[in-house]
Amino acid sequence: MKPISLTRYLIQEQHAGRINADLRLLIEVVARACKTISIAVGKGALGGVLGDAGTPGAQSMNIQGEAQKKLDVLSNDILLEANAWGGHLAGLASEEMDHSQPIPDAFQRGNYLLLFDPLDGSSNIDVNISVGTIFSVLRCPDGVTQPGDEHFLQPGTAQVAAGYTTYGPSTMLVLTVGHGTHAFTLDREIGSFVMTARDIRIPEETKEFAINMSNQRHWEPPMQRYVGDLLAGKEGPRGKDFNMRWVASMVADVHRILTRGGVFFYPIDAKCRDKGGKLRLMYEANPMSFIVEQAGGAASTGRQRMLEVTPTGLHQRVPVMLGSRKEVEEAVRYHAEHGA
Ligand SMILES: O=P(O)(O)OC[C@H]1O[C@](O)(COP(=O)(O)O)[C@@H](O)[C@@H]1O
Ligand SMILES: [Mg+2]
Ligand SMILES: [Mg+2]
Repeated sequence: MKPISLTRYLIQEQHAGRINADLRLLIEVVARACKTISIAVGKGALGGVLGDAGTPGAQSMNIQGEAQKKLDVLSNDILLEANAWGGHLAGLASEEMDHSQPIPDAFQRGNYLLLFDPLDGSSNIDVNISVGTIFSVLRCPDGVTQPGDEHFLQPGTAQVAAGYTTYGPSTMLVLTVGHGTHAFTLDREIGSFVMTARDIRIPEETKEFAINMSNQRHWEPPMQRYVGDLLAGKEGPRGKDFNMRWVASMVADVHRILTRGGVFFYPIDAKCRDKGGKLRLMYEANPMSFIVEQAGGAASTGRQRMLEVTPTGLHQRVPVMLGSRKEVEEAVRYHAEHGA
């Protein structure tokens, strides 16, 4: 069968009554913005887009206190410009912006809220390793015309769509509208995303894990014990050898897991305990958890299903474990046994 384009897939979903025209057009706008980001990322040093934002000695920082890269700022601007005129949106929020932005009165407002991590894996930009964009779509609560930060604080179960793009050897868009997870590859000559994997299923079991091992000594006891048992391999309690991978771009690590299975962890540790974790609930953990669950995987904080966490802040951070269902359950069991 001839592969179908993203546009055709979305029209089919609309005809099947699974999305409406507004959500279809919103996803198309985000996908188009991601193509523009992909072009900027692809130019690399030739486009003058590498390196830090700001000036030497006055580096630009985001709300999270993290140094911004030029591409963080550029990608944010591209997504803002594509979406900020409204149409299908009531407001948007970004990892790189202090507060959400309602669509101004002068423009036509829609019923959706868009959240994004414009460029994920920033530390990899300058070394030419895959980075990506992550996004999440929520409904604007009924009767709200000027959404504020508080209207974005909905649990992950309320998401109506989520996706990510990965700017790697090829540019891919992985998307769910709540009916399976599908992958599209950008055909650079034609300029459109073409479906290359329908209904992705993450293997339930795995022998591969992803974690930043340099934080090991800072982890909590259940995580120490769990990873210790993975490392013990065949001779240990798990009775099998595990392989390890860590790209340090969540999009790339999650993409590998969607492709061949595995588990991804960014646990809480002594360095990030006061912040609640490293990764952001609204821009990273929730959209990725929706995508992973729709592919048959699982996602948890270690103590709770990720998608059921009640958000308390736009930039809230959480511990993250997601991927092959049985392995996530195993890690959660270690936490439960510890009485966490
Ligand atoms: O450098 P570390 O501590 O291993 O963290 C890597 C993690 O941080 C992130 O880069 C955070 O995302 P941003 O680049 O959007 O801030 C994740 O993509 C990745 O999984
Ligand atoms: Mg990120
Ligand atoms: Mg980012």
